[in-house]
Amino acid sequence: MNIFDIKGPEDIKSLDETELTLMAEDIRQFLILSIAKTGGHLSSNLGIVELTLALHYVFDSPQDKIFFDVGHQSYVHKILTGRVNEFASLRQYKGIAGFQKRVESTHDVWEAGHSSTSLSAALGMAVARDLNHEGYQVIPIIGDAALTSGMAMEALNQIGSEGRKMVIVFNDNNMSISQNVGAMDEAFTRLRTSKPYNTIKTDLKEVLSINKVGKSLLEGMRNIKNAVKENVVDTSIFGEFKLDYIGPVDGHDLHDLIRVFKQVKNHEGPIVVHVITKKGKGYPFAEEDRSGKWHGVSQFDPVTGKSLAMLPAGHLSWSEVISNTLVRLAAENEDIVAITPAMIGGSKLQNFFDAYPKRSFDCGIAEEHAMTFAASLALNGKRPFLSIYSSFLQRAYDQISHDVARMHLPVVIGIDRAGLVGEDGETHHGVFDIAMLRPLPNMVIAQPKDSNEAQLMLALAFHQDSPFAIRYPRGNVPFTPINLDACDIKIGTWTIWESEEPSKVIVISYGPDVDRIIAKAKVNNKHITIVNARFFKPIDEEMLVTLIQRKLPIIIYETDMLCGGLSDAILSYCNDNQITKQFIRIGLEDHFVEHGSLPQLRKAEHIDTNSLFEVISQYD
Ligand SMILES: Cc1ncc(C[n+]2csc(CCOP(=O)(O)OP(=O)(O)O)c2C)c(N)n1
Ligand SMILES: CC(=O)[C@@H](O)[C@H](O)COP(=O)(O)O
Ligand SMILES: [Mg+2]
Repeated sequence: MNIFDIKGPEDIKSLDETELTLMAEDIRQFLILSIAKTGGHLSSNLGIVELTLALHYVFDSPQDKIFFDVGHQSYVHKILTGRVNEFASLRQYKGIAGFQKRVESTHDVWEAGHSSTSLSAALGMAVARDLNHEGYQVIPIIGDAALTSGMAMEALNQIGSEGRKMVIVFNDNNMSISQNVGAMDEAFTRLRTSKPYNTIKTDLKEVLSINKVGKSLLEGMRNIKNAVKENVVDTSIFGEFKLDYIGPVDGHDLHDLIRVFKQVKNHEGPIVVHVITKKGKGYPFAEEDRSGKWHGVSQFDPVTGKSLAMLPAGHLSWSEVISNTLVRLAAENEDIVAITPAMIGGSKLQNFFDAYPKRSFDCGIAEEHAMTFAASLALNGKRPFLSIYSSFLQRAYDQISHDVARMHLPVVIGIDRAGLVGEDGETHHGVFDIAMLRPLPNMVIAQPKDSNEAQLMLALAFHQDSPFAIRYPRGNVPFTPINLDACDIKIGTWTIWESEEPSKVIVISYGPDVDRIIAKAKVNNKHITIVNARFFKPIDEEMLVTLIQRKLPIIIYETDMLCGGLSDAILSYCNDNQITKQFIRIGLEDHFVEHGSLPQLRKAEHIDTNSLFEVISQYD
């Protein structure tokens, strides 16, 4: 059968194991060629081909609920549920999403993008099922990194005590985006490799054949347990949570996978099926990678493995500008330490980790913990830099409020991927952090307009004593290292650019848009004043009052949520100081923004510079 003929999971149910194996190979080749054209999450999907095939072969989606933690590895599921012909549009504007989406298919029974929600979701489904006297199966698939996160642990805790029927598929590829970290990961490694489990691996086949003559799988396991030794079936951490466990199972052996899933179908209560897979399976570049380079990719040449993304000469990513500067500052200040919650690659912190291994901490997917850990380091005399993606910062809101801001601790928070991020879409746009952080007392919140300002702001952040959030977007920026001692930025000050002719309009904006607007104003000979509102908190009240006194129209141009953003700060100030002024506000309205390229999304949301200049044209 051709993969382009798959309309739904029923189409693969008639295949025999040989045909399924051929299908797995076709899917792999398809994934490589298709993702090479569109970009996307390659290696996790290559690793989960047989596992997804086996699940859809044995269970009956959508009645049975098969869903993936994070969702970045749901491409095979999309292929098997009738979306193969839509892959040319993967992650593109109005195309299929890179994660599960309920509007796309009835087979997408849960949506995510952030890690470690699947087990809580599974319990919700199982409880609702039981309360409704229904009989479907609940099958969350969770990776070894996602499973170490606090949220997953909280869910396991309740799943164990509730004892509801579900099959938790533990997809263990011994990798997070890059290498997995932490004590729990070490426990997984023991579980994966220890002799007893190798024994079980062999015994599993016996168990399955025992079952063929009528005994249940678990009965078989219990027999082994009794026959060998109590500790042979060491259910390890899962046993502590009162979960049954079976594994490890070879995640690329369709035969074993199918037999195990057929067995656990009839199991009462929650059971973990531990499946060992290889991230990047079948594509040597991705298989060998331990750095995370092949986790999420932009377009590449499938033959050479070379990325087709071009970094313009003299540019660096914003993340690199920050991390390079951090390395320089840390050379002068031994108290600086760096923390990442599992995003060492994306945050470009490898150079810091190499330069200062003892001052570098990867906490795993644990944003809440990372923030409180940083707070305590600061309280105890260190100068922590916590790099965190804007959308993942949402996980650490209580900690930044309760621990960092309330105790007024000098944690420097690098908010990476601030603003719209593009193809990852709704779950990943970093558009809420300004609104989240502004109400918190003691916070300084800033965004540089260019890499010079970024370097100076970071230096400033370590020379003051408040919690300091510095936000910067995904993407690249021209970069030259500058003298960090020459920092003349004062907290709460904005800067101003004036056209040569007297201005007819004032635009207040921030971030890299400031220079884009200046460039466009010059080209179009617009007579405007452009303000770089580089601090959201505190705002530059003095400059604001002066601007208002000029009696010109003022446009506040934001590229994040309007609600709670810069214009809200300005309006509140005016209201509280009896200043009457009507502003024109541009920014994101009250909805979640879909996925697509940045230019497309900015245009669709009317926050591109063309939209701004259409408004400017009404006043000049
Ligand atoms: C809350 C949160 N933090 C960080 C991430 C970024 N992230 C996406 S996938 C991933 C690694 C997931 O590893 P694992 O669960 O083992 O799945 P694998 O990719 O290995 O299949 C991380 C850290 C995220 N999606 N959500
Ligand atoms: C699924 C996930 O959360 C990450 O893989 C994310 O897609 C990374 O985004 P960047 O590509 O911006 O690092
Ligand atoms: Mg993994």
